[in-house]
Amino acid sequence: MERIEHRACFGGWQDVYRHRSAVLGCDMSFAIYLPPQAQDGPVPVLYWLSGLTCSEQNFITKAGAQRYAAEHGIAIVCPDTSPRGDGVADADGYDLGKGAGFYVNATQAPWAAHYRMFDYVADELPALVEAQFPVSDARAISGHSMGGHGALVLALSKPGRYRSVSAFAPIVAPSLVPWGQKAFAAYLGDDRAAWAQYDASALITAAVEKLPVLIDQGEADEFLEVELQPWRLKDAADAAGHPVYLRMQPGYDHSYYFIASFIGEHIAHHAAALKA
Ligand SMILES: N[C@@H](CCC(=O)N[C@@H](CS)C(=O)NCC(=O)O)C(=O)O
Repeated sequence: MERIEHRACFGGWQDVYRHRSAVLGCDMSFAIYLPPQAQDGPVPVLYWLSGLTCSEQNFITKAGAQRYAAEHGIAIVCPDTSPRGDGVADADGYDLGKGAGFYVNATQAPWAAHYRMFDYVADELPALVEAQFPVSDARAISGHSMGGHGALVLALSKPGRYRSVSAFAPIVAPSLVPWGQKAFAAYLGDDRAAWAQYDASALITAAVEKLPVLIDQGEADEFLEVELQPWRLKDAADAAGHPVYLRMQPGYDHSYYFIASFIGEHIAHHAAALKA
C-alpha cells in the first residue's frame, strides 16, 4: 500500500492510498480522512460510496465533509466506483463499466473477472483499513445515487456490519429503472433473482435488522422521476415496518452542491449511532 496524497485538513489528514486489490484483481485508490482524534486512539469509520462517473476524488474535493468529521471524530473512507486499469473491461457509456461498478459481484463475461465491488467494499477494504489505520470496527455507510444504492444494499444485506446507514438521491429500485436495468443485465445476466439481491426496495421487505435509513432527495433532481423514484423504497419500508426517513428537499438538484448542503446532518446522524 502506498500513500499518494497527504494534506492537512481541519486538524486531521486527508490522504489517498493506492493498493493491490486481490478481490478486484487490479490496483485501486481510496481516500481516507483521519480526524484529529485519531491521534489519540481508534475512531469509528464512515464509508462513502460515490455515484456514476466518480472516483475516490469527488467526495473529498466537493462535499466539505471533513469539517464535520473532525468535529465528531469520525474517519471517512471513500473507495473508487469500479475496478480500474488497462486489463479491466469497459463500455462506451458513462453508466456501465469503469466508474459504474454498481457495488455488485458480476457473474457475466466480460465483467465477472474484475467487477466485484460488493465484496471489495463489504470485506476487503474494511479489513485493510482496520488493520492499517487508527480506526475501530464501528462502521457506518452512506453514498450518493449509484453509491446510495450501494450503501442501502450493503447495510440491508450485511446485518451487524454497519451501525447506521444514509443516502443522498439513491437509486432505490435498480431492477425497475434504466440505469439499474442496463447495469444488472450486463453484470448479472437476466436472472431476476440475482437482481433482487442487489435491489434495496426488494431487500427491505425481508431485512432482519431494521436499521433506520435517512435519505435526502432534491426535488429539482434531474434524475428523480426516471432513475431514482425514492417512494418505491419508502412504500416497501412502510409495509415492512422498517423506519425510512425520506426528506424531500425543495430546490436541490443531483449535484455535490446538494450533498454539501446536508452532509453535516448526515454525519451527525452517523455519529450518534457510532458513539452510542
Ligand atoms: N454526467 C452524467 C451524470 C452523472 C452524474 O450525475 N453523476 C453523479 C453521480 S450519479 C456525480 O456525482 N457526478 C460527479 C460530480 O458531480 O462530481 C451525465 O452525463 O448525465
